[in-house]
Amino acid sequence: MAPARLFFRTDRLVDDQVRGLGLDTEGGLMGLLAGRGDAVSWVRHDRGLVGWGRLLEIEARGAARVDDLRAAWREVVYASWWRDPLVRPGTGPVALGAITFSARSVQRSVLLVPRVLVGLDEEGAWVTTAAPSGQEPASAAEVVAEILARRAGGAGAGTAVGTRPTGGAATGADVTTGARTQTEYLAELRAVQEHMRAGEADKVVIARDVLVTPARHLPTGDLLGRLAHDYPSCWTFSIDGMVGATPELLVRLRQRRLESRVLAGTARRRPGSAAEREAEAARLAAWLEADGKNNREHALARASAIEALEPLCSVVEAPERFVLTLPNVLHLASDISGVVAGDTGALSLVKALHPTAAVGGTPTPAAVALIDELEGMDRGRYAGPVGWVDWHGEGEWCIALRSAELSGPGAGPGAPARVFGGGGIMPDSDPEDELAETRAKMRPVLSALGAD
Ligand SMILES: C=C(O[C@@H]1C=C(C(=O)O)C=C[C@H]1O)C(=O)O
Repeated sequence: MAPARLFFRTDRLVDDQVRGLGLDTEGGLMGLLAGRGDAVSWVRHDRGLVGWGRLLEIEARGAARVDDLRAAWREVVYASWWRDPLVRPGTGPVALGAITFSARSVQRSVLLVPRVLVGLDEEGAWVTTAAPSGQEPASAAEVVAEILARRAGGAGAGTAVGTRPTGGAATGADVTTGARTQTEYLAELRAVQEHMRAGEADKVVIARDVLVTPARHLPTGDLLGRLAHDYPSCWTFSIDGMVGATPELLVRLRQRRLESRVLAGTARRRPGSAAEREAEAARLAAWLEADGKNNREHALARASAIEALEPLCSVVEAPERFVLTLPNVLHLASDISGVVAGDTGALSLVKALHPTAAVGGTPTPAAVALIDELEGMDRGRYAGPVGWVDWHGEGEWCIALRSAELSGPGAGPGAPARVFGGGGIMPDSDPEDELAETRAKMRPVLSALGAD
């Protein structure tokens, strides 16, 4: 099939337009998605990309899915035209993608080109519009007018997350068991530990899901607004029904420089007053830095990322690990950076890195085989790569953690959201602790859905 020929147009937004849209205010970029069901987002610290309207979907399945998406996107770029006076990361032709964790998933992996993509960085704001060739993409002025008209009309149209047809009660969401009950999950963790003690693997990351139906109509854009507000240092993403606020950067490629943030090793925080929580975070950080199991778990994930990157980078630097503090958990974290050799693009790096030991285990083939055998569910795009790629193969990809699938295969209108959480299991892990850790990791999405 001939690749799609698209015409992209990027325009800078002038100061009046930035103010008119509220992009100079806190939460302004995400605010553009309020009330929207067809929201696409990639936002961190109030900066990033938000969009709507699906102009093009490229889908792939199976073991070659990352290569297939990369090749198809390259063909689209070659066949397309664009006008981009800014030439900054995220301007010009951009596709956003969500890729399954496993080659065996029934879910699709996808790259999407939205009709409208609004970007904001430290230097300013822009809008990129796309249209099939032969048609003129909308101008920035037209997009701004469309947004303002929609706001003035109080539009909140669009599909909602798991809306109950009756509207339901305003208090609390419905949470039901996913693939495993909590008791079954504990048994599964013990079974995994048996395999590890038999020498089959050093670390295996096991996850579970719960099904959540919000009590009230909740457009995807509003869910994203809550996540971005509560977890500003995470990447709040929404691509093809996969939503979440993840702290884990798989790879950023910008002007040939690569950055990655490996997280493994976790301490859970408890609710409390601000002062109590601050004191608790300091205590937990000291505990995490000294804890043997968490440090061994982190060392495995860090080493596997460095090993995967070394053949692709001329320099790999990895300063000592540190503690990353988030509102729900603390993690041991390692930042890795390098200079990428040759014309290796972000999607090739994604392929080389995935699945990291932070979401698969060590050694990878044995860990993935145990996940397939014991986990009892299809992860879909959870724990898979999620992010964006531009016209010359640079971009930013995270791991789709702290996330939910709003539109799984066969899910009709009103289907519940599938919320995921997992953790690295070591031979000496305490299963009850690991179960509690998955609850803490689900908390961001659960509370955004009104289930906490
Ligand atoms: C698997 C998840 O998180 C991963 C596992 C971690 C751990 O086991 O300590 C920490 C961060 C993530 O790399 C998840 O959030 O579902």
